[in-house]
Amino acid sequence: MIPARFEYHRPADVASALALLSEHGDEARVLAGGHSLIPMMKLRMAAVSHLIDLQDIKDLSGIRIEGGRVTIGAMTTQHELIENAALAEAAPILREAALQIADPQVRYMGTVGGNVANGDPGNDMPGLMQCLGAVLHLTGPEGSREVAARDYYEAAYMTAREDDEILTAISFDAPMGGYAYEKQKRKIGDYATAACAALVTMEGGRCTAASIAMTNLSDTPIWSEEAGAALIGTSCDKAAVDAAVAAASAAINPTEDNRGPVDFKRHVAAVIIRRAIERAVSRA
Ligand SMILES: Cc1cc2nc3c(=O)[nH]c(=O)nc-3n(C[C@H](O)[C@H](O)[C@H](O)COP(=O)(O)OP(=O)(O)OC[C@H]3O[C@@H](n4cnc5c(N)ncnc54)[C@H](O)[C@@H]3O)c2cc1C
Repeated sequence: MIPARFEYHRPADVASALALLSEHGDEARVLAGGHSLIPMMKLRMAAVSHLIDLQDIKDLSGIRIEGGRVTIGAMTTQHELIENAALAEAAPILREAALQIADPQVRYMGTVGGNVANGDPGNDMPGLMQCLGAVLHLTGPEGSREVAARDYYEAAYMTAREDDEILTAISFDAPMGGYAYEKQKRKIGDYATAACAALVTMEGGRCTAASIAMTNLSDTPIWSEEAGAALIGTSCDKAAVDAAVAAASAAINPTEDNRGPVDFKRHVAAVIIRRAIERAVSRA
């Protein structure tokens, strides 16, 4: 399939991109790496008359780590996440998760911003950003605002971003303690059947902080406050991990599709959540 005819725009700065979005309204979409949008256009599941390519906007790229705060430009590719040594040191869970996205070809083009902005429940970065407590930086005609990743996702492909807003960056505090990103997929390059991000901090043998989020187990990513709470204050022994897995499992709502029936997905989810928590605890 080839996409329907469209006009291609390549602005040099955010202000020009916003002006094009305002001018063309519903007929326009921004283009990042194109690895979600172009396939949708080819399948005629997305009709876009004006594509606004963000790749010349230098302000949207790059990774900054200042005073323990990590800021990632929306146009930073998944490959750049993997290659950045300072990021691997400050927030190794990002590298671990990015290495499990698709394959090198997709990761060379696919951006963090496209992955997070889109609202595809199969994407790995949204759950990860919820686990990290990240903030999404949006800019539109009315100015800039921040939305917590935990408040951004409303339903599949429905988010708190207005159509005339651009995601410019994502920021979060460099996480402390142990981490793990676990993902079960049918084959290399596939989206998750179930995935889980876990962060666990231990002090003096007790868990002082924990954050658990899941991917592709509902129509949005799911951050389970209850799963984290089940670990906090415990030694993360078997009873506590059982309680955390039960709490996280209660928060998901998988549907049957070509990755399997609901019972299978629930079973896989429980295994993956447990693995993520146990590995995060072992690294804490
Ligand atoms: C074969 C294959 C396998 C894949 N497997 C996985 C996987 O396992 N896990 C995974 O997470 N992803 C996977 N992906 C998706 C891939 O990571 C995408 O590239 C990514 O999700 C979207 O990023 P992009 O830069 O390509 O965005 P694009 O396709 O360019 O854009 C996606 C959507 O987001 C919007 N958008 C993009 N950037 C912004 C912005 N800055 N502000 C506002 N809106 C914006 C666009 O308008 C569009 O609607 C796979 C893709 C392919 C082709």
